Amino acid sequence: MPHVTYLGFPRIGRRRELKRALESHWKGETSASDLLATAASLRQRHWQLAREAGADSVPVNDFSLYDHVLDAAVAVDAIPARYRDLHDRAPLAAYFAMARGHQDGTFDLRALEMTKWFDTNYHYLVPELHAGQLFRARPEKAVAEYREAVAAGHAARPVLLGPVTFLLLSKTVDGSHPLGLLDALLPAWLDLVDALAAEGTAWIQVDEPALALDLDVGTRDAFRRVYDALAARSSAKILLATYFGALDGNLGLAASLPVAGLHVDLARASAQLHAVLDALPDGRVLSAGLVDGRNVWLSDPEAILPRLEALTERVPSDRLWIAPSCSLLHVPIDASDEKQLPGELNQWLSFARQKIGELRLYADAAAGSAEAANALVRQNDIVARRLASPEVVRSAVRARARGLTPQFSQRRSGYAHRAAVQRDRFGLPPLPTTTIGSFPQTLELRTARAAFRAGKLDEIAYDTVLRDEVRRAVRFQEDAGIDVLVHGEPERNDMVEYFGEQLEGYAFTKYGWVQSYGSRCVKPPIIYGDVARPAAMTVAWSSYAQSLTTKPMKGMLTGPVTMLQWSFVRDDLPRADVCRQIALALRDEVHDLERAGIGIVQIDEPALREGLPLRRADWDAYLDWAVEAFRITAGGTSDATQVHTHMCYSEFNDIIEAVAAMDADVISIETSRSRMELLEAFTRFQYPNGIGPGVYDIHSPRVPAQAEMADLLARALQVLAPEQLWVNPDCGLKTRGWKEVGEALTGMVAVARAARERLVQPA
Ligand SMILES: Nc1nc2c(c(=O)[nH]1)N[C@@H](CNc1ccc(C(=O)N[C@@H](CCC(=O)N[C@@H](CCC(=O)N[C@@H](CCC(=O)O)C(=O)O)C(=O)O)C(=O)O)cc1)CN2
Ligand code: MET
Ligand SMILES: [Zn+2]
Repeated sequence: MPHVTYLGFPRIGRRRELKRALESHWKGETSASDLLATAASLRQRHWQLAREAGADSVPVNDFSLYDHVLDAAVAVDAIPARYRDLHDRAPLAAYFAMARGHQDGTFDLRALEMTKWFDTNYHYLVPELHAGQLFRARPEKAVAEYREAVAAGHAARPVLLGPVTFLLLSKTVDGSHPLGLLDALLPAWLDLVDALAAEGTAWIQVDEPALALDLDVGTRDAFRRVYDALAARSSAKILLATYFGALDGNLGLAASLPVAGLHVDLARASAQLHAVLDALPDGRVLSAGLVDGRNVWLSDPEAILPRLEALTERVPSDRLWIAPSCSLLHVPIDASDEKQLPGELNQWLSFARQKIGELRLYADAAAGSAEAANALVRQNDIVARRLASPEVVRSAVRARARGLTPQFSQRRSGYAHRAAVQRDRFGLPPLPTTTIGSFPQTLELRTARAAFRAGKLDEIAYDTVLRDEVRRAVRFQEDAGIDVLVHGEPERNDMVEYFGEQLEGYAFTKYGWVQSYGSRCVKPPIIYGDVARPAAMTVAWSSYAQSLTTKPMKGMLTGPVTMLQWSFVRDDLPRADVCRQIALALRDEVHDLERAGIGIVQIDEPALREGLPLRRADWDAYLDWAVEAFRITAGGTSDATQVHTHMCYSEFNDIIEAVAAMDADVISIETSRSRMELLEAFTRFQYPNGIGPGVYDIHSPRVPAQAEMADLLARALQVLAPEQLWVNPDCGLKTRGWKEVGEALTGMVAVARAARERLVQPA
């Protein structure tokens, strides 16, 4: 019978227990040992849950207190020098300092840079390395978690991030190529393997998702060196795990590496099944990623069973494993918690627990269980009902999408003309200041929303809380001297979920939390049907906020690509089509805002870069429809309406043409953690429109010194024209507290004013 396993499990907990434990520890309310006890009990609970759902073995060391890439760095002692002192005194505090920065009487430490994990909404901390770096094995965490699982009676398999992927995800402070550190890293990494093997583990899972990327010769060679060295040194059985896409041109390489087993993604890349079967040498274990670890739909037995049959025909059953395509980190834990979904939706869904259960059924059916086969017949009916459900088709939406013409994606005039019209309309000073949209989501605000949702606070009272919050944000911005104001987004639980709740075709869960970074989670809404906007979504809030001030109030929307990318998306329609439906719905909102007198509208697209396919061959097709969707949303607006967009964590070098093609009048981007590195692309390309490179790292509770922001602004002024520069934070302020925000934004305005003076009277 095939062996049922999984590559990793969500860490945050069904009710976000880890989030609460982390945040209370950070506030100083609970001790390190309280936090570690919660973490340990979550690990136990999750292994247990997975076993009960049907897993034969469990991964360990997939758990993390903050991030598994940070853990991988710590496991080879790659701790940058600035954290060393703190690390020697308090390793846990230093770990969190690397993740979120640290400010006290003695230390003032910037955090590591944070960026997206492949094409997911999960963020990892970027290991910061330098040429000549020394590495040393620190196997304590992996070993301890392995012992815990074994003591609890589980067949456990430690997970390590593979050294090649680790280096490709890292950056060096001196600009040297991270792969140049392979010789230095390898002995330490092999010591980790040895330490785990010495515990007697049967298998070690080594994750190398980089094998799903386009690889150059040097990287392919690095793979050979690592796995040859590993095979020469250790007899540990290695499951080399690849996911997030097809191996394609790397299949020969992956199949030839001297490891005991290979995991392949057969959800996103089901087409590689036969090529993998042909390439895999005899005697290897094949771990087949049959069910999708990135989406929430119950799998279709009609699609999976033939694949399973092909597998069982070619691979002896003691060498066949079946698993989700990738770690379950990217889906919520348990769909059976959801009792309030429309129609039959709750039957259509499969979260982490259900996915393991599905795999159990497939394995049992393959072994001849009639009961399992019957259950799969029933599952087949459910999936067929979803695919044929009338709830998912809206003829008006389909007709409108068919009627799209190139006209829809045009502004009336080009940027130069629009800029002149807008200069006259708004009369902003040079280096105008603004913020990205959200202001602190305080505990009071979230508590009020929770009470409102629970029916314990009536609508009028909740509305009053929100209006008070808008007034506070407007007053604060006026006092601070900010030029373009925002209403602060207090009415939004999340920038995607909030819109999903108001759009038809979207459903949302009660407990469907997925970790985004550290303690921060999102509840991605579920797109199950055609998307339409029954009524205006933001106009009342923006109008109210505008009524409180004579300064321009910026309307605030989440763009179509981000609405798509940060949702769980139906799999019965191309993503491009779903995105166009969303774009049309948002376009109506833009026009309603314009009609209500809102002169500046920001259409956030922080997920544009993240949605870029992992393989270059697929980029153009994606960028075409993604840029078009943005342009449809912004299209048809008057020249006097200033369209902003915002992106964070974006590596723009490769997509700068597409960013320019969006033709937003102003773009704000995240740049402060990377010290303005991103601007290189904008200068090389001579990006013409307005641009606000963030000067304030809002993902850290640390308040930046004015000198730091001034330095960042000066760097930006070296490479961009002063007429095109805006001054703003990296991203929205919802995760921050009012006190920090007050200090930081007051400082930011002072820095912008000082720079303005220098523009007028150069020194
Ligand atoms: N979808 C999405 N992806 C994104 C971002 C984003 O903003 N949205 N930003 C980037 C960075 N990622 C982020 C992801 C999450 C958060 C974030 O702040 N999340 C909040 C939850 C947001 C939310 O849904 N809040 C709800 C529910 C809040 C809640 O927990 N309420 C309590 C009650 C009050 C309390 O005790 O806090 C409860 O229900 O139990 C609300 O405000 O209504 C959190 O983890 O704390 C920030 C950034 C990239 N990806
Ligand atoms: C992740 S991008 C966030 C943009 C949004 N307008 C905010 O300020 O929160
Ligand atoms: Zn942002």
